[in-house]
Amino acid sequence: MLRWMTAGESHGPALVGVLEGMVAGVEVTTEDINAQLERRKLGFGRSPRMNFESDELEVIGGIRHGLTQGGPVAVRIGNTEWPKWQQVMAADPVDPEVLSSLARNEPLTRPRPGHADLPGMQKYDFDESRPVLERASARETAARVAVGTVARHFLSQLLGVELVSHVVSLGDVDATQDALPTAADLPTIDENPVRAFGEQATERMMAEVESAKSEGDTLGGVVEVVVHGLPPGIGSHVHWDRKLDSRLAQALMSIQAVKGVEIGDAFANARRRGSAAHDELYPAAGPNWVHRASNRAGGLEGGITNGEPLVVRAAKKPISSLPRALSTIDVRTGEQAQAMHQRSDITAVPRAAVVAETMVALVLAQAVLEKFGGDSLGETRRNVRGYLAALTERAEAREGSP
Ligand SMILES: Cc1cc2nc3c(=O)[nH]c(=O)nc-3n(C[C@H](O)[C@H](O)[C@H](O)COP(=O)(O)O)c2cc1C
Ligand SMILES: C=C(O[C@@H]1CC(C(=O)O)=C[C@@H](OP(=O)(O)O)[C@H]1O)C(=O)O
Repeated sequence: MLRWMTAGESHGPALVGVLEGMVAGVEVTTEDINAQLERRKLGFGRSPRMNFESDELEVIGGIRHGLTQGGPVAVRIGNTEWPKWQQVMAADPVDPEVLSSLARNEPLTRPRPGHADLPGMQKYDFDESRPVLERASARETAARVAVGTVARHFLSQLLGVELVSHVVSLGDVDATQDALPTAADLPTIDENPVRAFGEQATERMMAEVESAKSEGDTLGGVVEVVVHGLPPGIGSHVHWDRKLDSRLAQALMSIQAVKGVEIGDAFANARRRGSAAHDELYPAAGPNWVHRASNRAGGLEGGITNGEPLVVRAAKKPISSLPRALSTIDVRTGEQAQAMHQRSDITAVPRAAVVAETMVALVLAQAVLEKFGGDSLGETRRNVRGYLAALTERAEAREGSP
C-alpha cells in the first residue's frame, strides 16, 4: 500500500517527507518537485514569510537519474530561516536582539481561538504553545507537496491523468464557472494571483483580501480539485475504508483549516429531488460503455470512480491568527487577554488549492496501485491495458452495443 509521512517543525531546520510503495520507473526530477513547491508558496494574501523564506529541496533517496527506484522516496526541505530561529527553538537563553528581530519576546501563553494552541497545550502538557504551533503549522504541507509530486507524475504517466485546482470562492466572493476546468483553461498563479475564473471575480476577491487586511482580519474560502482521465473502477463499495469518497474526504480534511469537503454537487443535491440529482445513463461506445449527460456525482458512485471527471471541493476556514486579535485567556494567569499575533497569512486559500491537489493525487495513486498493482511503471501499465481491454470486450460482446 502506498504510504506517506512527514516530520519537522515550522521553524525547525527542515521538513522531511517519505513516500513508500511507489513503483519504479516514474520520471520525476528535483526541478519538477521544486516547481510544485513554488506553486504552493504563491497566491494573493500570503504571509510575509513566503517572501523571504525559500524551500531548500534535497532528494535523499528513492529517485536516481530522474526515475523512481521502487524504494521509499525521501525528501528534505531545508528552512532558510533556520539560522535566525535556532536560538528561539533551543532551550538555551535567547539573545534579546534575535528575539526582538523575530518579534517573539515572550512565552506564547495567549492561545489563538481556532488554532491548535490551547487543546494542544492541554493534551501534551505544555505551558506555552510553541511546541504545538510548530507542528500544527501548515508549513508541513511543503513536505506533502514534495512527495505528492511523485504521485502526480505517476498518475499522469500511467493514465494520462490531469489534475487541476482553482478557487471557487474567497470570503463571500464567488467565482463563476461555466464548465469544469482543464489545465489548458486554468489560470496559472502567475497570470491570476487568486486562481479563480473570471476577471471580475478575481478583482473582487483581491479587493476583499485588501479590505480584510486593512481591518486586521482574515478570510477563508472554497477550493475545487478536478481530475480528468480516471478510468472507472478505482476505489471500492465493499468496505467503509475502501470507499474512495471517504478516503478523499479524510485526506482533504487533514489539510490545516479545512473543515468541509464536498464531492460533486453534494450540498446542492441534498436540496434537489432524485429526478434532478442523479446522472442518467445513455448508451455509448468506448471503455466506459455509457454516456452521462451530467456529472452531479462528481465522478464517484458507490465509492468507485465512474469514468467521469472527479470533482471535489474543500472549505477552508479563515486564518485564526488575526492582527485584530480575538479574546482569549492568558494561561499563566487565567485572565482574559488578546490572542497572540505576530505575522500570518490573510488568506491561504489559493495556496491550499495546491495542497488539496496534492492530497487528491496521493489518495488516487494509492487507490490506482491497489487496483492495478505492479512494481514497475511498465508492469502497472500492462495491468491497466488488460483491464481496459476487458471492459471494452465486455461492452462489444453485448447485444446491440453501439
Ligand atoms: C497553506 C496554509 C497556510 C496557513 N497559514 C496560516 C497562518 O499564516 N496563520 C494561521 O493562524 N493559520 C494558518 N493556517 C491554518 C492553521 O495551520 C490551522 O488552522 C491550525 O493548524 C489548526 O488546525 P485546524 O484549523 O485544522 O483545526 C494555514 C493553513 C494552510 C493550509
Ligand atoms: C510557513 C508556512 O506557512 C505558515 C503556516 C502558519 C500556520 O499557522 O499554519 C503560519 C505562518 O507561519 P509563521 O507563524 O511563521 O508566520 C505561515 O507562514 C508555509 O506554508 O510554508
